[in-house]
Amino acid sequence: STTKDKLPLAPLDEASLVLGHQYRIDKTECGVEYTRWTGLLGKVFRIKAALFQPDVIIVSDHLAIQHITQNAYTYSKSEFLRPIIATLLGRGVLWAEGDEHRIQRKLIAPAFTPSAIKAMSPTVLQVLDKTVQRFQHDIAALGGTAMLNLPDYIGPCIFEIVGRVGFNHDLGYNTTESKQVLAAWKQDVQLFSTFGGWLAPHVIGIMPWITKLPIKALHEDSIVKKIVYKIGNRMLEEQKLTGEHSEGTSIFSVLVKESGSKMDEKTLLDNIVTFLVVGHETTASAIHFTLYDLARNLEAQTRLREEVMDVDFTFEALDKLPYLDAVVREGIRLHPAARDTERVALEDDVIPLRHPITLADGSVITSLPVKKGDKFILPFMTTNQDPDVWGPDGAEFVPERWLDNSLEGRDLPRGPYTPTLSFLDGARMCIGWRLAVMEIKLVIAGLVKAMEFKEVPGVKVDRIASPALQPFVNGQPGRLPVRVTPVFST
Ligand code: HEM
Repeated sequence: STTKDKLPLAPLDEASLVLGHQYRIDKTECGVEYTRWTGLLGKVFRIKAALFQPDVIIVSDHLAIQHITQNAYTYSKSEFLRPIIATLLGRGVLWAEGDEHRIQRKLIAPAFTPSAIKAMSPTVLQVLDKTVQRFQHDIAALGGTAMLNLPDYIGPCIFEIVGRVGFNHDLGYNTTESKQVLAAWKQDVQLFSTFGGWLAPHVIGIMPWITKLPIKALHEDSIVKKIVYKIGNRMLEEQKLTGEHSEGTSIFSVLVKESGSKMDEKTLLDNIVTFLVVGHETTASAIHFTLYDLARNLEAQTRLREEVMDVDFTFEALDKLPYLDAVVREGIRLHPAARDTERVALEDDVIPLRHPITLADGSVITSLPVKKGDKFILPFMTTNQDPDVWGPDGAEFVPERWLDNSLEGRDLPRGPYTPTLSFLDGARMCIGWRLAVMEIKLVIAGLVKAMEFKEVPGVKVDRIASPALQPFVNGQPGRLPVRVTPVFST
């Protein structure tokens, strides 16, 4: 037997014969099972996979994670999701592997530099202003304090931002295109929360040829892809005729300008689809749950409001605020929108470990030999809250931890912006992290400045991955009710 077979195993009586441990993980509140088993078994253990596939190794040892993320082309995305990504989003940077990925990533990078992001901030502020007005209008109509469902406001706001910064196109909440796309997503999210939706990628992972069957749903382009292609093709025509889009600051313009003829038109459009979808759900999710934390921590909310009241409402000024920064870091740490990622070893290797592992035969290893084909899950939520790293309050919302020196000397994970795994690390780290952080900062600051948010007593909000982290109430996705009252500044 291999070393993998001797790794600690999640309790067998908690696995189903056919669905392994995996169904249970996905249907329980996000991260809970990984965290519980990590507490029980240590930072490296294995679980039973669905459909009789080989066991999967769960890794929250920081050195092992660093090794996997720094060797992004030896540990690639598994065949589990790639066909689905290709159908839903096309063959953009999220889908590409190896040299193809290297090339795309390099061509796209100029669209996400600090100066490119700064140039997008006025657009974010405009959309934010409209969103605050929508809130205020609805609150006034309901008589001064209202119970509102946050995702009804934040989802369309972020979608409009990404449409505008993506290609300067109005996908505002009352446009037909936006309604079509948001309705299609709602369906996808609901589908994903069904058993069939959960099973489909597992089946495709085992039998990739199934996507070649003449089944319409497997070939049909997603609605968002059709809409983006329509808008994008029109813009490409305009570009050929007038060259007008090479002047703008949108991601589309930057790509047209920077990549010239080096990225073909289809790949460029597939990337715009990717940005719209990946950039929308994740950022909205981070904002939902950070606002919800603030709604349950009024002291923190008041401190934040006082801080943002005093400054010019520009990205330059807001980006310098320490408490806003601490709140956003804490939200990103506690609510990784992509709750985990999966990787497969493309060759035999030895993974270094920070913490030794005791195997089933009693022997202790300080590095983990792995075989080509072994699969790994990096459970971001478990790592981001690990009490050994963050202290006993690791699962709680405490923005102050980023302000005092309490994190100094700790074995923190590595990542862009903030030492968590939420944006991953290495060559496949989130390419949109600067944009995400800018949006989250501005939207949280703008909403908290204008309104007070309070939780609704007695409502239990669950965090379920579907597939990004979604708020659920009583099994219903996209539900996060809060009480909202306007703030009148003196
Ligand atoms: C809070 C918000 C966000 C979070 C938590 C987040 C998280 C992540 C994570 C964990 C990955 C790695 C996925 C994997 O390899 O398994 C990723 C990749 C990616 N993200 Fe984000 N993301 C966010 C916002 C955005 C935004 C705003 C955009 C663009 C507009 C974006 C575009 C991408 C792309 C294109 C990739 C693929 C990169 C590659 O494979 O080279 N993300 N993101």
